[in-house]
Amino acid sequence: MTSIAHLGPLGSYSELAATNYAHWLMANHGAVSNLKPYNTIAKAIQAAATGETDAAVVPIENSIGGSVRDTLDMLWELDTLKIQNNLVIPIHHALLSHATCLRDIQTVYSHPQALTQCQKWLAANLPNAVQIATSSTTEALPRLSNDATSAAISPMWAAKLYNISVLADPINDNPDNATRFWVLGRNQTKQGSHTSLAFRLPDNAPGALLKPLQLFATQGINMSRIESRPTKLALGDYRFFIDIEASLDDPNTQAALQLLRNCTKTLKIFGSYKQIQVQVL
Ligand SMILES: O=C(O)C(=O)C[C@]1(C(=O)O)C=C[C@@H](O)C=C1
Repeated sequence: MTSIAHLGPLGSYSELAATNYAHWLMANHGAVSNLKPYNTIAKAIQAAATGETDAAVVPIENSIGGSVRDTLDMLWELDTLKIQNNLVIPIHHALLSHATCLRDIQTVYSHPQALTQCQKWLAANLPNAVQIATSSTTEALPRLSNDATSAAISPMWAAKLYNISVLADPINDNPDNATRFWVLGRNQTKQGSHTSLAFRLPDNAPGALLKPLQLFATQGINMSRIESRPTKLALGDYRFFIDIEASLDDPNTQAALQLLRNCTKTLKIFGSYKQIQVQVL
């Protein structure tokens, strides 16, 4: 039995991503899984790192809201976890409430990423409602049962699970809204279509970032993402997270990483992985 940690509670997008991974494990390895919800992304990642679960399925990036900072920060801090797989989930938010019309809504709850993904809709339709951040898109739903002045931005399927009505759907600002998830686990991963890594630069000097970026170009390796995060040690001190379209077991990638070691201070390699096709929606 493979245990999979994810951000809960019941009905979250992370649960859907974990369900898709469980289906993939069954179809490709004949493995049965059980899903374990946690109330933060950090706790789900910690569970996989300590061995409490075999894996964690966590959001990494959204097409509107950008990177999920908790995931990047935890991955840097924990040396035990590697990226096993990648999957992209289409995100279509609904507004769930016990109110009968939009006019009655004074408060809107949701995960900060979901609030960001619906900013334009909220400004146009609920300009005076107070927006309150929750730990996930489904966390506030049980609390709405006695409240006909509040609503939550949640997945459509959560309406049935929590016995609540759909007031508006879809409400995301972009119809192509999608979130990328990583499956994190303790197995070393050296083969795949993409490799992710992060580094700190040795000094804050002209061209310090140019050297690592240039060497990928020189080696003919395409970069598909770059993101900076503060180290939290000093203002202006950053870690750079990079995805490349190359496999770790390719000698060309190994040569590039050897050169990268020479022009970075700390280099962390999070593994190579491939895309899992989403089947359950
Ligand atoms: O709150 C949820 O349902 C989650 O699974 C988290 C999360 C995220 O952190 O990005 C996942 C997908 C959506 O982008 C909104 C929220």
